[in-house]
Amino acid sequence: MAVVASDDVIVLDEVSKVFDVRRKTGLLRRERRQVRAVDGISFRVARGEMVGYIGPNGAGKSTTIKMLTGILTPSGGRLRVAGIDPSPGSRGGWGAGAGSRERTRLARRIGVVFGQRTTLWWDLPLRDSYRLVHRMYRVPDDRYRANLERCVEQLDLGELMDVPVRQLSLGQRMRGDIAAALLHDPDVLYLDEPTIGLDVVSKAKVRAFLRDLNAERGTTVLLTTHDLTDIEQLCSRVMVIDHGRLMYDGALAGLHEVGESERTLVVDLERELPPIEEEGARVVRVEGPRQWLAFPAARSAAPLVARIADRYPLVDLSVREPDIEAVIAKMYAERSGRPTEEEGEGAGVEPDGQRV
Ligand SMILES: Nc1ncnc2c1ncn2[C@@H]1O[C@H](COP(=O)(O)OP(=O)(O)OP(=O)(O)O)[C@@H](O)[C@H]1O
Repeated sequence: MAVVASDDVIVLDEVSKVFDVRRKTGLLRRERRQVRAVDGISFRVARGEMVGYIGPNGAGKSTTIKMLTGILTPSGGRLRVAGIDPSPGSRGGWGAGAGSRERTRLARRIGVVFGQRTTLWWDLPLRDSYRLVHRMYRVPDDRYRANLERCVEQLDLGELMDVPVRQLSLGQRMRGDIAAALLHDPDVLYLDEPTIGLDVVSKAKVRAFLRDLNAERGTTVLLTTHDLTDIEQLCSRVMVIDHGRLMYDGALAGLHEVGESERTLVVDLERELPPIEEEGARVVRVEGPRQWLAFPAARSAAPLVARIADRYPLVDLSVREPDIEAVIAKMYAERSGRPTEEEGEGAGVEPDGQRV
C-alpha cells in the first residue's frame, strides 16, 4: 500500500464503483448490465490544495464526489477523507454503532455544493436555513456569527437573507448554497459544478470568493466543472477523468503537451509566395501573403522565427497559443474514438508521459 503523507487530506487507492443497471428490452424482458462508473482511481489531495476534477459527461466525476461524501459506497478500493473512511457500508468502514459517530465526524470536516440542486430548505428564507445548519452542526455561536458575517459580506447575501430559497435566482441560490456549506468551517469543500448556469458577473463573484477562501483559510477544494475558466482561474492542478479512469493529473499548462497541442505562427510576407517549408512546422492555411504554420506547443518559437526571418521577406508575425478547451476536447475525443474538428489539421508533439 502506498505511503500516505500526513498532509494528504483526500486519499483514494484503486477506488471503483460499479452500478447494476436494469433496462427494459421488451414487454416482459429486462436486461441486466453493469456500469463501471469509477474504475480503479488513485489520487491524493494535500491540505490546502485546490484541484480541478474534469471530464466529459458520464465520466464518473459526481460518482467520485458522492463516494467522498459517504453518499455512495465504493465497490472496491480504499478511501480516506481527513483520516476518516466516508463509506458506511464498506469492508473496513464503519462498524455497527460507530456509524453515526463517524458520519457526524466526517460531516463536520466536509462541505458540499451540488450546483444542479440545492441543499437549502426550499420554503425557508436563507436566514432560517442557516440557523438550521448552525444547530445541526452544533457550530459554536461566535464562530457561526463570524462565518455568516463573512459569507454574507463576500457573497453579497445581505439583501437576500429574508427571501425564501424558491424565490432566489440561480446565481443567488448558488451563493446561498456555498455559504451554507461553509458555516461550520469545513477542512474540505467539494464543489460539483458551482458555476453552472451562472451569468458572467455571478461566476466572477463565486470564483473570487473561492480564491479568497482557499488563500485565507487554507480550505482544501475539489472542484468539478465543465467551465474550464473555473479551472484556469482557481486551480493549480487538474485531474482529467474519462470512462471512470484517471487520464491526467498535473498542472493545467501540462495538458498542452499531453494533449499533443500545437501553437500557430502567423506570418505576413511581403508578397504571395508558395507555402513556407520549414522543419518542425507545417503550413495549415494560406491567404494571400499571410500564412499560418502549426508547430508543437512544447517547442520554442524562437528558432523557427529566426529561420523564417532569414529565408523569407517578412513583414510581421505573431504566435497564437493553443486553446485549452480545444486541447481537452481533443483528449476526450481520442479516448472515446470520436473525431474532433481539428483532426486532419494534425498534431505532432510526443506525449510527455503525464498521462496517468
Ligand atoms: N445511481 C446510478 N445508477 C446507475 N448508473 C449510474 C448511477 N449514477 C451514475 N451512473 C452512471 O455512471 C456513469 C458516471 O456518472 P457520473 O454522474 O459520475 O458522471 P459525471 O462525470 O458526473 O457526468 P456529468 O458531467 O454528466 O455530470 C454514467 O454512465 C452514469 O450513467
